[in-house]
Amino acid sequence: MPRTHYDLAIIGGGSAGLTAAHLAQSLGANVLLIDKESLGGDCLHYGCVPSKSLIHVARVVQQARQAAQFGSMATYQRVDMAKISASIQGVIQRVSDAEKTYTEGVTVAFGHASFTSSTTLLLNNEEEITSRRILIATGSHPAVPQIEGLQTTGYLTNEDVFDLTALPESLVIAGGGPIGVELAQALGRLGTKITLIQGPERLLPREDPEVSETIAGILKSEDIDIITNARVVKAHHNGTKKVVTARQGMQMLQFEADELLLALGRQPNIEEHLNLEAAGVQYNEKGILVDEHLQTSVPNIFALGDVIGGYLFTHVASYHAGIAVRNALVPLAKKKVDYRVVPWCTFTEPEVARVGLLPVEAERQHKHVRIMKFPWSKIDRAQTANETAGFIKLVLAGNKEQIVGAHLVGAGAGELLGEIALAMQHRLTIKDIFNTIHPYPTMSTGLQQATFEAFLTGPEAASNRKFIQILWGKPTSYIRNAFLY
Ligand SMILES: Cc1cc2nc3c(=O)[nH]c(=O)nc-3n(C[C@H](O)[C@H](O)[C@H](O)COP(=O)(O)OP(=O)(O)OC[C@H]3O[C@@H](n4cnc5c(N)ncnc54)[C@H](O)[C@@H]3O)c2cc1C
Ligand SMILES: NC(=O)c1ccc[n+]([C@@H]2O[C@H](COP(=O)([O-])OP(=O)(O)OC[C@H]3O[C@@H](n4cnc5c(N)ncnc54)[C@H](O)[C@@H]3O)[C@@H](O)[C@H]2O)c1
Repeated sequence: MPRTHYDLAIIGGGSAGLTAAHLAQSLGANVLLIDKESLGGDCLHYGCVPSKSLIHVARVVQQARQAAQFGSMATYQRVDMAKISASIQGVIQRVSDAEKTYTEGVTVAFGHASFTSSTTLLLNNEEEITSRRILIATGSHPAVPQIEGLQTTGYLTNEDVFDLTALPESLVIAGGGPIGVELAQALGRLGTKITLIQGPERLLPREDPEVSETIAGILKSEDIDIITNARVVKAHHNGTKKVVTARQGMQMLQFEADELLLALGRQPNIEEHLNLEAAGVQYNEKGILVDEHLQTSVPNIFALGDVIGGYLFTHVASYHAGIAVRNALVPLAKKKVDYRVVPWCTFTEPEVARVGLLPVEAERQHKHVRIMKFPWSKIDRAQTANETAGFIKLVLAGNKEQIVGAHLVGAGAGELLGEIALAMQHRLTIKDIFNTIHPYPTMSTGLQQATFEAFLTGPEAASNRKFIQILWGKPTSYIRNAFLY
């Protein structure tokens, strides 16, 4: 059997594995990247890229539907789902082409890799690979819980919903996390009647409750039925229809639709043939166990991305890649993961954007917590675009009132999040943000306005006002804004 040696072998060519391969190769390592099917992973084929493409089409359709209120006489027609799916595949192809630079200088192999020891892999049962360091970046797949009748009834997941060639007239979506909520709005806008069934008491339960409430209100206004506190427990056929039973307290509710889509969370890809046992890599049902250096129970093997659970995002998978490659190649100067500033967005319209602590978490961890809420409608650009729904909520803590959390709902809110993340990462103050000139009129001026409002209502401005009153002997309102900063 042929035997090949590498400095670094990476199993899984998605967001984590591709970034890691690119980085390690650029540092001069001899790298092998193995994927069981194709490069790009969930994000490219069944996740971020197709979902954001579908959301874009749905937004265009919605804008056409609403155009009459601005005097445009465009009439809304039904959509051609086959054409939409084809255009999504076109986007995937273009992003995939752009990603080809990630594998320049990297040896890429397709097929199954199995551990035979902590430093050897068997590739497709025909080639032995030895590598001093190995990264596992095999990602995750949709969770499909044991629900009575589910397998015989049939269902969609994110792995097939972007290939639909005909739009179902009605759809039950099980799960009100980011996948359920994003797809509910997008498919609803294209013309499907949506019923969204969510186990917990609110949608997007990881977000601030006011965020969940705002998004639920917007979805309801778009004629989406939302059933909360209800767990899907059963599914069966009624002719060509699918009937879903959900338990809500003592009640059993039934919903009939053409299709059922599951968006019930994720499970790590740690399938049997990887043979993690042969290497001694430990894992549980949430994923491969790693320490703060992303090192597994076997010192020369690291794991990263969705397969370790936790923050299931492409940008976190890429962040992990930097840490894992460094720790694998330069073990004497290992770096720890730092999750203090992890931003994420949910791409509803308006968007949801979050970084850092929820108010309740901040109360537990800090003294002097203050919440500042600024309405999106006060942003001039939001008024000109007729996109006024939402808010910016800043969680400020400590005597210096540092931002320890931010929760946004608003048109393009995700675009503002990078600036907040940068400020938090480098422990900048709200003054640093509003003293930076922001281009007008953009949505980003909202952040400048919100931080200025936070300052004006905060302790530093209050003591400045006292000082100026003494100095000038004037009522504070007279000179209020001029000398504060
Ligand atoms: C519908 C949806 C929308 C999403 N939207 C966003 C978003 O907007 N923003 C965001 O940040 N995140 C989003 N995510 C999450 C994001 O897709 C994942 O966090 C990201 O893909 C994780 O990257 P990864 O490299 O860990 O795994 P993946 O990208 O899934 O890559 C894993 C790779 O490993 C391969 N593999 C698996 N098992 C083996 C094996 N045994 N041997 C060899 N190869 C194997 C797979 O073929 C795959 O190519 C979304 C997810 C979904 C499902
Ligand atoms: N914009 C983004 O960044 C984005 C978009 C989509 C997905 N993702 C990632 O993908 C991951 C998975 O998303 P998801 O929405 O599938 O999972 P999720 O775990 O966030 O949400 C699933 C929801 O379904 C509920 N649920 C579970 N069983 C149920 C049942 N039987 N009946 C009714 N409800 C039930 C859960 O309580 C949960 O609230 C997320 O954690 C996220 O990190 C990110």
